[in-house]
Amino acid sequence: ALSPAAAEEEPDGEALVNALNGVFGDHKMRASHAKGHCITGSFTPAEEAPSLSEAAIFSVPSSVIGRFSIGGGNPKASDAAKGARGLAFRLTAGDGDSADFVTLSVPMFFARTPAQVVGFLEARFPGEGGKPNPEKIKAFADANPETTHQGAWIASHPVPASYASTNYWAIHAYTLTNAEDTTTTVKLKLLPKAGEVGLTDEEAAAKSADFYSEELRSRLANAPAEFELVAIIGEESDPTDDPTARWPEEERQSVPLGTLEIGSLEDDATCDATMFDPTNLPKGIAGPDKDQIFPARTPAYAVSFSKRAN
Ligand code: HEM
Repeated sequence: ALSPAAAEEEPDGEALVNALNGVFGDHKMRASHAKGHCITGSFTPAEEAPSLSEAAIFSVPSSVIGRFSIGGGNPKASDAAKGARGLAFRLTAGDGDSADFVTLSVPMFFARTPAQVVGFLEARFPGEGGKPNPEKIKAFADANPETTHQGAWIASHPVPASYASTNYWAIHAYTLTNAEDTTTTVKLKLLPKAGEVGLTDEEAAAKSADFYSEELRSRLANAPAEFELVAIIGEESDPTDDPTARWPEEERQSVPLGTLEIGSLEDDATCDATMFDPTNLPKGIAGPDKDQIFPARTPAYAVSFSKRAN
């Protein structure tokens, strides 16, 4: 018989991937962020970075492979539609230390727990006529108000004009540890050197579904796309267990950690051969202890990776 504890167990990687497939279909591609572009580049740490973290990635230059993507499991999603963009990247430092960051163009996630991820997605499963039932979506939102923050943020912000003209957030709280064993709780944010550039609704409506491809190709032919990685320093009142909750980052100190320079497009096969894993972090940087989403990601990514043909 099921013990009460087992009945309350959080969904595993398989259940999370099944819920994504239930909304987007099973395309034998990434169950989320199916559409994207592989890129390569470099990361140069800022002078201040070693004062926060002893990780080699924050003291010596790294090579980078990464991938820009459109959130969701639809491989034909339009680049001109509102939604989260992704930037995943792996830094490999001279000594072989590596770190993966898997970030979104939004400052919060849509769920606080894996069960909410499944509930949010199940409420959006296509029903009669292939469309989700708006009443189910509303009932879930009413019962789980924190799952509405991300959608509200997306609706009130423009579609980025380019993958290179938007901020990206790692969302979870991280702990940085320096060589003196001093720890600092931070959120990580990437700011585009090109500035934030968004499209008006009219401009977005005039764009083709794949306009980011050509935009990225011509941009990188001229110059690298650069981002500054900053650590936003947490204060006592800032939650570290809830990825749906923002910190008041405008009121927080931030410390530059380095410059991510994306130099060229890379064969997609290079990214498809691997899986960006947010828990792949070296000594000197760690993910949150009590955030339930952070540890749920790796098993879901592993299931998706094992099932995809690309
Ligand atoms: C429990 C919550 C989550 C689930 C179930 C989930 C699920 C997935 C899955 C199945 C993939 C495809 C992995 C692969 O096949 O390699 C993926 C990719 C991705 N996820 Fe998540 N995710 C979650 C949370 C997050 C969060 C919090 C962020 C951002 C902070 C995020 C950002 C991304 C990005 C950027 C990619 C694309 C990686 C690539 O380009 O290869 N996800 N996610």
